Amino acid sequence: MGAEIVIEGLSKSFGPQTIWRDVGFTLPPGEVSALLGPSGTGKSVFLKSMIGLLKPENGRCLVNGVDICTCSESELYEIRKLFGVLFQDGALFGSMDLFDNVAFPLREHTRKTEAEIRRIVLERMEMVGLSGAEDKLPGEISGGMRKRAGLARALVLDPQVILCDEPDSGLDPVRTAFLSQLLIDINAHLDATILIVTHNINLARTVPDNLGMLFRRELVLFGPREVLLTSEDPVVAQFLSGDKTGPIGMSEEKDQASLDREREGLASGRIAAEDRVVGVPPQLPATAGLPERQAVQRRKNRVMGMIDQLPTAARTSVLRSLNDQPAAARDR
Ligand SMILES: Nc1ncnc2c1ncn2[C@@H]1O[C@H](COP(=O)(O)OP(=O)(O)OP(=O)(O)O)[C@@H](O)[C@H]1O
Repeated sequence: MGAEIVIEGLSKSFGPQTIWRDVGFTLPPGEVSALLGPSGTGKSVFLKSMIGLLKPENGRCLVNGVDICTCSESELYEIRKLFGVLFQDGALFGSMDLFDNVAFPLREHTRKTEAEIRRIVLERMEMVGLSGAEDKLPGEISGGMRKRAGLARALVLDPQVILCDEPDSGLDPVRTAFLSQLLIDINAHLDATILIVTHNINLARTVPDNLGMLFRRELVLFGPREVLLTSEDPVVAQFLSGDKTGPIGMSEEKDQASLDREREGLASGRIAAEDRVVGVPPQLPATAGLPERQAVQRRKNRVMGMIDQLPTAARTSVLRSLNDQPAAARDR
């Protein structure tokens, strides 16, 4: 099963600019979580802090109990082997073919023979649908293929934690849908803890078990998907509906005067309220034929353990989704 990651009171600044402060939440082991937030709210900075590439000033990030903010360089080196990271652009080496790109972490971090490396690389490339493209250079393939090659590379060390920085960026909606399915299927195969950073609403609504959101230098929410998807918090509701009306503006936040003007315009009917997409759509299941995600049962037990503390709308939605499951899955 994937590693548990506990974030406590994490704060990060660059000089006088606070990126976020006092962020705290736990990534449940083996579950898929997503962190949302408007552009520039520090989501990428957050991922980099989680693998020790950036050092937060305060707080802890415990990976299987080891604080990566304060551990030694050698501990950090070991901990990083637990992570597979998909960077925004795939971060492939342009002069290496896909096989060598995907093999790179194995050659760098293990003493496996070339025969073993070949077996693992081909297996991971098949998992992401890139069989036959081993000899291609990154410059010769599409953006979607580059993402999938980056994902294959992130998977070769059997990571306990997979971090994906905007896996959908630059992809069309169909490719994004395939990638969403791939992330769920990878979770079914590996039972790894997955954190996806995204502003893709569709992906956020259908892929993760848990959702969180960063805004105004703080964590607005983090919890089971039903909590954020039924939230009436104006920031969350605006973000999920892609609405222009609300606290989020073109630069991260609107000033009070614009908000007052908008409120007055809505009240007088001068500004029409935009249609909001509401509700909790079903979560993507793993592709038929794959083992069921072990996270499903664990999450069910975990969420039922906290059901009384959930807001009413989230509680109703959780109970409804459990009732909608086939009896076999429900009673397991
Ligand atoms: N190394 C750095 N030095 C100084 N400032 C930085 C550094 N890295 C990021 N920032 C600043 O931190 C802020 C958050 O950036 P980040 O890339 O994490 O945002 P994001 O939420 O991932 O945005 P997007 O969704 O547009 O990718 C930005 O204002 C950025 O300029």
